[in-house]
Parts: sequence; C-alpha cells; structure tokens
Amino acid sequence: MTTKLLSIENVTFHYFQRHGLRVKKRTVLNNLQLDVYQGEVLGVIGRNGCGKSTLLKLLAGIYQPDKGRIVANNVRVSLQTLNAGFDNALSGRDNALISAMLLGHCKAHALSQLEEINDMAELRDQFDEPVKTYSAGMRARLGFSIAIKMQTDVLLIDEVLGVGDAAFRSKAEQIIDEKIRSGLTVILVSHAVHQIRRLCTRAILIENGKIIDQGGVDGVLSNYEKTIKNTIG
Ligand SMILES: Nc1ncnc2c1ncn2[C@@H]1O[C@H](COP(=O)(O)OP(=O)(O)OP(=O)(O)O)[C@@H](O)[C@H]1O
Repeated sequence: MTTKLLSIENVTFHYFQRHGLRVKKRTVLNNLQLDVYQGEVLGVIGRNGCGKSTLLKLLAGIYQPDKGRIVANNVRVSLQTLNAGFDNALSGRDNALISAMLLGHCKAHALSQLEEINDMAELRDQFDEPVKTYSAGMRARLGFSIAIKMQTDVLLIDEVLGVGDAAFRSKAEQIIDEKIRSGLTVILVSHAVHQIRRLCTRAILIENGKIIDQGGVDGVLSNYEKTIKNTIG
C-alpha cells in the first residue's frame, strides 16, 4: 500500500500587501486539498504568482495556514529555494553545518558530511568563503548538495534546478533520478516543462489559489499549455 507522507487539508493562506497607506489581505491559496505519497515526484505547475512557492513554504513549516492544517507525522522536510535561509556573512561550510543541524542531524554527523557536500557542490576553496560572495548558481549548488547529502524524507525543490550551469543541472537531475529510485519523495516547482515531464510521476496545476487539475503529467501539462495559449490569445 502506498504510504501517505503529507496531507494538506483545506488550507487557506493570505498575505497582507501594502497599497499606499492601506493594507490589503490577499488570499493566495484557497481551500487547498492535497495528499503526497511516499516515493512520488510531484510536479507543481502554474503561472507566475499563482502560489507555488507559498505552497512549498507551508509544507516546509515556514508559514502556517490561516485555515485548515498540514499533517506531516514524523516527516523530515527540506526546502531548496534560491533564497535558502543562508546566513550571508557565514561561509558555505558553516551554513552547511547549521542547515544540517536544523534538519535534525547531530553535530558530529553533520561535520562528517561537510567534505562530501563540498565535493557535490564543487565549491572547492570557496566553500570557506562567505556566502555573500557566491553567485546564484553557487548558492543553488550548495543548497541542493546539503539537501541531498543530509537525508530528508521529502525534498521540496523550488526552481533551483534551473539556475546551475548545464553540467550541474545534468548532474543534479541524475542525482534526483537515483534518489527517486531509492524512494525519496520529491515535490518539484519548475517552469521547465521538459523537466517536469522527465522527472515527475504526477503533477498538479494551480490557478487563482486552487488546484484546477491533477493527475498524470502529460494531461496536466497539456492543460497548462492550453491555459497559457488562451491567455496569450
Ligand atoms: N512575502 C509576501 N508578501 C506579500 N505578498 C507575497 C509575498 N510573497 C508572495 N506574495 C504574493 O503571493 C502571490 C504568490 O506568490 P508565490 O511566490 O507563491 O508565487 P509562484 O507561483 O511561486 O510565482 P513564480 O512562478 O513567479 O515563482 C504573488 O502574487 C506574490 O506577489
């Protein structure tokens, strides 16, 4: 039987946005319902601003729902975004150590993994330089390598794969393939249709804060492409 790892139960989430002197409540996700199963690679697609990154932040526990709840029993969730919570003044090495410990690993284990994290991220001497000196691609490589080396149950990837150079992208996709084969659960936000098609086993399409389609990747992608064509006219 397939194990359910995460459940999003009727989740609604608002941001408060300032318009001049007024503050407006904006509902970004509206009564969302979704189950995530062990070993699946779930693609999350939708137009800019539809709420994909917000959904991942809710799943990672960075935000709390305004209504509804997220059930994640004993599941270690790791979020990889381009703005991963690195401390810019600290080196890649120190950030890797802190991130690993925040993921629940003891210091000795985290320390023992640092060289492998650097090998995967290919930062070499720059591993000991402050993260503020890193390019976007280097930050993405560091975040991805931490998440992969420090075991998590669910890996949330927000556009990170689009940033590294072609060599790193291909290496990252190969690593994800291996992880998927070994049973890691992945939720992938990407605008790269070919990436969703190649990596994902299921997809959801978000529009106006709701899941308007879900299921097989080809069907959901073709619906997505139709919604884009309709908008372009
Ligand atoms: N911190 C914030 N405060 C206020 N509004 C926000 C905040 N973060 C995001 N939003 C708004 O919420 C909506 C959803 O943003 P989100 O980043 O989740 O979208 P997305 O689908 O990931 O977009 P993209 O494809 O462009 O990355 C957008 O309209 C955005 O302007």
